[in-house]
Amino acid sequence: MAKIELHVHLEGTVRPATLLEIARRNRHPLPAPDERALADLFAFRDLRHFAGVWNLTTSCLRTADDFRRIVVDYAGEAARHGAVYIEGIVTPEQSLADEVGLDRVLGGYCDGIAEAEETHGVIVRLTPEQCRGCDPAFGEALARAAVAHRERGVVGFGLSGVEDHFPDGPHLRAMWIAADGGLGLVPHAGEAAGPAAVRSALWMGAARIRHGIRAVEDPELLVELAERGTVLDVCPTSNVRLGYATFDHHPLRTLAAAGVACSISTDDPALFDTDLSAEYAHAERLGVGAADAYRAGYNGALCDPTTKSRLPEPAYLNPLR
Ligand SMILES: O=c1[nH]cnc2c1ncn2[C@@H]1O[C@H](CO)[C@@H](O)[C@H]1O
Repeated sequence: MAKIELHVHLEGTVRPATLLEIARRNRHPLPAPDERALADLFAFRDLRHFAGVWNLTTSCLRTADDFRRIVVDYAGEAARHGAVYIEGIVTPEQSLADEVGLDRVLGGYCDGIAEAEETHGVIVRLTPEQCRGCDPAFGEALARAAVAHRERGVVGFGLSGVEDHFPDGPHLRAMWIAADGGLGLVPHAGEAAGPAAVRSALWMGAARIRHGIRAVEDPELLVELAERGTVLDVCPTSNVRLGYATFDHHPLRTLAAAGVACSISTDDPALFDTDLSAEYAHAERLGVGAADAYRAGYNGALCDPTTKSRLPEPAYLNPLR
């Protein structure tokens, strides 16, 4: 059955062997010398700890060709798991933008999406994002660069990072520059912080919400999400690996029972040692079958209608079920 993946950080898809090879080529030291040591480093305590490791490891990606390659490689991997459409997140940080230039970074990714479709038959679209705590002026520059790459496959703009330490306020202007430029807003919210963060994301104008799992703490919010049809991009293994859930007690079950549409993704498959088939299998056990996940993905996808018409239609939803 076809799969759609809407929440995957492309920097977090690079498997350890490739990451080590790229780091060596770019002469960018990694905090671990081999695959075993990298696996040890990936024993995360929480989002804050994860963010530190993420920055240390993904910062070895430096050239436009690295960015092109990681899109093509991941599209190949996801295609083997049945993916037909992917929205990949990219989070260039300021030092990379200063060194390489935002246009070259985003241009590299855009080259990758064209090649990914040719080589693997997977449609890839991009949602760059600013990381909470970055200089808001940098976030705004990133939003403008994202808008400038709309014709090449950028469809959305996000907000990530440690949400319980950095409020949305300083980053709103960038979000609204992106929205004005025609991009869908896809902030992370309700992962490390509670329902107020999800409400803030809705208020900001979110087209979908990345994670959103802590909405289950507020029954009224669940009703609102279900009525609005807001899609949450849920990543079961990520939530378990960062300590926000267990597979036995995962909020996905409650979200599904409340009628909230949930798409299913890997988040950072290389760092969490998972893949799209494994995430769909976890979701199935938690009450979201592959057809439900596909329908949520299809409805939540930010691509234009012509592109969407190239994707398989979701299975008919029996209203009496
Ligand atoms: O699940 C996630 N929540 C928040 N940030 C994430 C997640 N996965 C990857 N990142 C990435 O980690 C960096 C530091 O937070 C950010 O750059 C963000 O893009």
